[in-house]
Amino acid sequence: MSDVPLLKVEAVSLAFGGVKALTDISFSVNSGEVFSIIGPNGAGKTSMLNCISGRYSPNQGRILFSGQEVTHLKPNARAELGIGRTFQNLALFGHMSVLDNIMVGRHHMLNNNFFTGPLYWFSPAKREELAHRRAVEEIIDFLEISHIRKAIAGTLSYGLRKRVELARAIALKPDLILLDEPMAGMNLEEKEDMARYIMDLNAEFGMTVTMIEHDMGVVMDISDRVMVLDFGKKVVEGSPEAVMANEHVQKAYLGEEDPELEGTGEVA
Ligand SMILES: Nc1ncnc2c1ncn2[C@@H]1O[C@H](COP(=O)(O)OP(=O)(O)OP(=O)(O)O)[C@@H](O)[C@H]1O
Repeated sequence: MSDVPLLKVEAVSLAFGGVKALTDISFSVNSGEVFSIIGPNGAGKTSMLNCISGRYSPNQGRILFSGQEVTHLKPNARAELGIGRTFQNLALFGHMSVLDNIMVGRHHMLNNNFFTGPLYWFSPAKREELAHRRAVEEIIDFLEISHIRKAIAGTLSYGLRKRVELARAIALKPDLILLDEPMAGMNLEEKEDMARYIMDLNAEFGMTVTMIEHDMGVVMDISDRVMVLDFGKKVVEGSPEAVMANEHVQKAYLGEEDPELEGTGEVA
């Protein structure tokens, strides 16, 4: 098992009409890694994540998860196999509590129907729900959001909402978690917290992380390996140091691009 990468992307290409979003992309992510995908706007990062999560189906190539081909499986089927994700733009239920938002993440794992009738309170369904609640409480503790567990999600600061979104995604206990700009729009302190949670995801829950992030400082600090995309093509892949030393990366990131590289992530 150990020599099979958790995720293997083989020669994936994706086009939207005439636009080549991805051209012949191959890479692997090993169990326990934090693997980051970086690149300028429109480079194909989100398209790549969407091909892995099942939102998009590549025109060419294969995607394997734990050695099993998942290229054409629907997102739900991939979630059940252990691929979880968060989105670039927040996707919480604003009118629901933090606790309920996270419970929703685990809902599909419930075997029993909550409304199985008058026997509910004495039934396996009740016991099952209690077990789910315990798992959710564990995640709430891990992400240090106990104090807001009853709060309505829509009333929270942006940074806290991003943390709740992460909680909901990890509530499914995925083996691989795909994070789309987890720190977009955060202040420095929020970013530091989020970086710590991402690093601990593996230690505490054994999760492997694949993320898109624009903040180069964070990417270089917490990634085991980094892949750079530009115009849908792979430019370089390697350790943070090797990637930073790459000439193309230096030009793209230290040249004409935004020198701060603090992506707002607030794409419509
Ligand atoms: N659903 C879609 N329909 C048409 N074109 C799309 C679609 N999704 C992405 N594209 C195009 O594919 C290319 C890659 O886009 P993608 O969103 O993957 O890049 P990105 O690196 O994630 O960019 P950003 O950093 O701005 O989020 C772009 O030219 C984009 O316009």
